[in-house]
Amino acid sequence: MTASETRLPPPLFVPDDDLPVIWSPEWAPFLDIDGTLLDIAARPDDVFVPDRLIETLTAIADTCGCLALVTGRSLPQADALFGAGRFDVAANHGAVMRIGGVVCDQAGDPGAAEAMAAALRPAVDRHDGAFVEEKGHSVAVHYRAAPEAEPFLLQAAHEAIRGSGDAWRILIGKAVIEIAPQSATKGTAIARFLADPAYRRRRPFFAGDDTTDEDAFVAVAAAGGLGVLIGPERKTAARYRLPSPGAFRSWLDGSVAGRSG
Ligand SMILES: O=P(O)(O)OC[C@H]1O[C@H](O[C@H]2O[C@H](CO)[C@@H](O)[C@H](O)[C@H]2O)[C@H](O)[C@@H](O)[C@@H]1O
Repeated sequence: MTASETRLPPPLFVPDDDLPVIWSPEWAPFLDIDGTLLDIAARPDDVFVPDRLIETLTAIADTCGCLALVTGRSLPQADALFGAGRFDVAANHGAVMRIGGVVCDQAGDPGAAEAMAAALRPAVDRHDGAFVEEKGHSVAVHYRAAPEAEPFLLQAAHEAIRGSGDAWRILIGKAVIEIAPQSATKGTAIARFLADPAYRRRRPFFAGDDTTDEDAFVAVAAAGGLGVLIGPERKTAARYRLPSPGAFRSWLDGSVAGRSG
């Protein structure tokens, strides 16, 4: 358990799909991608986006008047999955923000990220199945196919950011070690959205699965909103839980059913 997890309040899980949400302009929906909207796949490019999911998200965005993807993926990756420019996005764990079609914030130097990716490659190449994912404003080292490599890759990531002062931080996700700008998190991304006229005075809703989503759960709770953990039980600042991305997609579908007319 990390130091930040020990400070979390006791979790209150509701392990069914009885979430107290009826979409309306009162709400600002914020949605994580991998492990939340989409099932985890062997590699980042292997994920599947059901057409129906895009239709459902579009219906929710139309009903609420806003909707943002809040993801560790890059902006081009999010657009490739969900349609170019279709949704607002906080990409690279909050480092890159696009609201209303305008990229309004970009934290972290892509040149420095590229240099760190290059510095990581020799260590990564020593482990079959591990690979680097370059995302412009952040870098990910994946080891789903090489789990034994985690401690070595973590050490390499710490070495890669050494000397950067406080500019970069390391996040541990699902079989992935990420290097992202220190100044941005999914929590700062939610706060940034809520300060924008398109999201202001709305009640934030955030669904996420990973420990890297806890900043967002905390931000949403602080703003009087509602957090939903997707996946198995664990300590979390989310108030509700659904067991899987499939269960969450079913709930999303049901939440818009019959509201199109
Ligand atoms: O914040 P998210 O939208 O949840 O993105 C987090 C990272 O997701 C991706 O990696 C994860 O999903 C892959 C596909 O299922 C899986 O192969 C990998 O093991 C997971 O770590 C993505 O590749 C990263 O860039 C995101 O930061």
